[in-house]
This record gives sequence, C-alpha cells and structure tokens, in this order.
Amino acid sequence: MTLLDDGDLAIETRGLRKTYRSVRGTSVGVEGLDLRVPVGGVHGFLGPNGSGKTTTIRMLLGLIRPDRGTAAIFGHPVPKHLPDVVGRVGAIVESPKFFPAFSARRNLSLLADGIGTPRSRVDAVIEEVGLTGRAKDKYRTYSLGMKQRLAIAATLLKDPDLLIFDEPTNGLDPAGIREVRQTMRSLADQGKTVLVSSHILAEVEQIADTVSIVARGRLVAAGRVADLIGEGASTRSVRVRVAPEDVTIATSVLETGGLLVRREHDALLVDGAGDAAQVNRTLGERGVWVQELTPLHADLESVFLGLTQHETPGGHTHRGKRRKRGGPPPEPGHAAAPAARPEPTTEVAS
Ligand SMILES: Nc1ncnc2c1ncn2[C@@H]1O[C@H](COP(=O)(O)OP(=O)(O)OP(=O)(O)O)[C@@H](O)[C@H]1O
Repeated sequence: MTLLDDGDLAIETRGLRKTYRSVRGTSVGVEGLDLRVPVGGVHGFLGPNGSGKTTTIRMLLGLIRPDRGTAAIFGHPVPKHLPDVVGRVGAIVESPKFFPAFSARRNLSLLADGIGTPRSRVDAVIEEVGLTGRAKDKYRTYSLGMKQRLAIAATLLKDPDLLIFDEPTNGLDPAGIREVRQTMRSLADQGKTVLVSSHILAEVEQIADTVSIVARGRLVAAGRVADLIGEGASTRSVRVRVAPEDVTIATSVLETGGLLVRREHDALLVDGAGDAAQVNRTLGERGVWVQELTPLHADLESVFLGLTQHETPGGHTHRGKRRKRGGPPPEPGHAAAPAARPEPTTEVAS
C-alpha cells in the first residue's frame, strides 16, 4: 500500500483520538487516526457510517477537541493555531441556511458582507459552481443539487485553498450527485485541495486522486486510487465455469495448484491467479475443459469492501460481496488483497 508521504500535506493528523461520554457509557469516535491529505486534488475520506469521518472533520475545524493526538492544517497545529489558517479553509459540515425567498446572488452578498469579502466575488463563485444562469432565481426554486452547489459557492467566497465537504451528496438524486461531483473536481483542477467524506464509494471513486479509508475510527488504507486498484490487479480473480460434473475435480485441481477457490452460484471464483490463462492451463492439463473464463478486475470498491465490511458498528454487513478471505483485519495503512467485483454495487449499507 502506498502511503501518502510525499510532498506537502494540507492535512495531517497523528494518533488522533476522540471518545464520547454519555450516560450509556463511552463510545469511541476516532481511535488513533493518522490521516495525510496531500496538497492539491480530491482526497476521498471513505468509511462506513459511524467510522469517525465527521468526528475527524469536526476536530480539524476546531468544533470538538481531541482527547489525544495532533492535527495540522497546512502545517499549522489545530485547534491551537486554527486562527492562523482558518482563512484558507472552507467547509460544509452541515447544510447551511439560506433565505428561501432570496436569490443565490442576494444570499451570497449577505454572507460576503458578513465575512468582509468584497461583493464583487459573489458573481465569480456563482460562476465557479455553474449557477450563473439561475443566480437571480429564488433559493426555494432550486433543486437539491443546486442548493448544495450554492453551499459550495458560499465556502468559496473567501477563496480558500482547502475545502472540506462532509458527505456533500447526501440526499441528492443522481443528477445532483453528478453536479456536485463535477464541481468538486473542477475546484481541484484549479489547484485547490478538496477533502470529501463519503460512505458511498462510487460517489468519490470517479473524482478522487487519493483516498483514506477508515473503519471504526482507524485508518485501514491510504494511497492513490490508481495504486490501490493497481495492487488489486496483481491479485485478480477469475470466474470459471465448468460442466457440473467437473466442479469437484476442478476445485481440487486448482486448490492443489495453490489457488483459492470459492463457489459462486454455479461458477467457481478463483483468487490469486496471475491471469485467466493460468487457470485455463491448469485445468486443461488435467483434462478439465472450461466452459467460461472471466477475469474479474479489482476496483476501489472491492478494496473498500474488503477492508471495511467487518468493521461496521452493530455487526451490520455491507450490501455487496462478503470478504472472501479469512484472517485478521489488515494493519493500518496496508490494504488487504481486494475481492474481485463481478457486478457493480454502489452503496455501502451500515
Ligand atoms: N455527539 C456524539 N455523542 C456520542 N457519540 C457520538 C457523537 N458523535 C459521534 N458519535 C459516535 O462516534 C462514532 C463515529 O461517528 P461519526 O459521526 O464521526 O462517523 P461518520 O463516519 O461520520 O459516520 P456517518 O457517515 O454516519 O456520518 C459513532 O459510533 C458515533 O455513534
């Protein structure tokens, strides 16, 4: 697993820990989290519900205090030196409030006045989020995606270098998700750093340059998306179909050849194969003829599911495939071999 250790960091946390105490006892929000977000690009902060993403973001923004550990934004320790860096940070943690009867332009003008930003900036940020054509319409006439883009525009008023969005596509329809996603990507393309948290991998996978995956308040993997998927490619799986009467012998032949074989309905899933040809050859040499052979490409969702699916609170499992291999969860920063994903699944239930 490639850890993000090169270059400047927009965000760095070390051993960050936060517990919540209530009458029902103590619950752990974040447990020794080491997070490294490089400067520039979209960084996906991924994990199932309750894995500590919001808690981490709230600590970074000085909204709650960690019990232990350190955090820094652009090298400034926070919360102690947050005032030194807060002008470079824009965040949406909860849905901001806008006046329903006012236009985007009027709402943002009021906000600009409040934070001492020149009103001349308002049209620029409206343009940046693609709302120019609707800037004079009342806020209440906007779609959810437009409302969220206006929220993003509000964070841009002070032209921050770092944008932190906590589940920004929650509750949006597919069109709204696409709009917000494109807006985040274009901000990163302008040189900003975007940290976006999500429990829905598919929303982030397409636009993220790098990701950190958390489970139960801990980092379980981090790296460039291409590297995470690339590592999966070396351990890809192959789906094999043989005649029903050959299933037992095929399983035995492949296992003897050192491959991991699982039944999937009427097919066999073979893990650890270098390529499909190896599987074909191994079976053919023993006189077992393959009816179908499909290489299954690892993707980020497979990595994500493999790392987090035993980690959701309350013993819930994710929709999608179960983790295929036994053994202990991976060490922080080291991805387990991803399971292959034959069909798309998008949302990680919790
Ligand atoms: N104010 C609070 N009081 C008590 N426990 C809390 C509080 N806030 C969060 N927690 C607990 O801390 C853990 C982490 O929650 P957090 O909201 O940070 O996770 P998350 O990854 O952001 O989840 P989600 O995707 O649902 O927002 C959960 O077990 C949650 O129940």
